[in-house]
Amino acid sequence: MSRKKTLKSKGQTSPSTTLPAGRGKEQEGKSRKINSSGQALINGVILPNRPSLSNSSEFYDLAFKVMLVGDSGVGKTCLLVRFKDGAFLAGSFISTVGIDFRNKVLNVDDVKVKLQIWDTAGQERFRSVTHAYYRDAHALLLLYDVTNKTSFDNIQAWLTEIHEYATQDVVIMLLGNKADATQERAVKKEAGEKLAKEYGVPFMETSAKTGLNVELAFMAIAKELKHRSMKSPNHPKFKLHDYVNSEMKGTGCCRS
Ligand SMILES: Nc1nc2c(ncn2[C@@H]2O[C@H](COP(=O)(O)OP(=O)(O)OP(=O)(O)O)[C@@H](O)[C@H]2O)c(=O)[nH]1
Repeated sequence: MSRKKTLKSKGQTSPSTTLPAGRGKEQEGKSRKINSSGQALINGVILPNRPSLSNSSEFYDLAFKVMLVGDSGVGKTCLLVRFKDGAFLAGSFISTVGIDFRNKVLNVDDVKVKLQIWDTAGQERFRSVTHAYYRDAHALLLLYDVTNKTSFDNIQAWLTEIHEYATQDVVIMLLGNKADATQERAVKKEAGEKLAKEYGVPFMETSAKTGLNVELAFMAIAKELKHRSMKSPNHPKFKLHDYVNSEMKGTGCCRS
């Protein structure tokens, strides 16, 4: 019998919590300025006016909520642990109960972007819990397991659910995880690409085990969200698909 991943994380918030941006002490980089109205500017772009953060040890300019969703066992928790701690949770599978989150601050073109990443339980019985969190999500990483065809077949149902509960402009990215498991592969990379194209979402294969494309997936999301919230006529429009395609590392294998 597997143990359950505990969810009692410090500072856990209610579904309706909005994320304040913390600005302050760490005014790093010469392009960061304060204008006469007291607004922070980075490379001439005014940062959205948000309350400052008083009780956090990490400073940031923008904050966004990202959710990891997908069937149980596809590797959501492992992906988050790889990204946050650079480690892989090998061994027996411990299913998540409910929902939990971890924070990570990324430096995106001189802007500190905090991602509050919510790890949801893939099991059906927790679905009503996770539904409540969708509406505040700025981005969703939707995972399937390349060694598990059912998890891939269920992507359509996940997208239906996302469209029902999340906001219309939520950023969605499809990830085919466990790309390292070449012997057990059951879903071709091309199938993932085709499905993503059908739904107009960016796609990449990842591996929480080796770290393949893990940083890239979160960085791409952070860049997209940052560009959306700091629209500037002087900066060219950020194209998430183009960025992912240019940065992505392939797996060099696609047998099924
Ligand atoms: N080979 C390989 N195994 C992985 C990878 N990611 C996760 N796993 C394994 O897959 C199993 C499930 O991983 P979890 O991260 O717990 O899955 P989950 O999606 O969080 O599952 P729920 O909490 O039930 O929703 C574990 O045994 C992991 O060690 C990966 O990239 N490669």
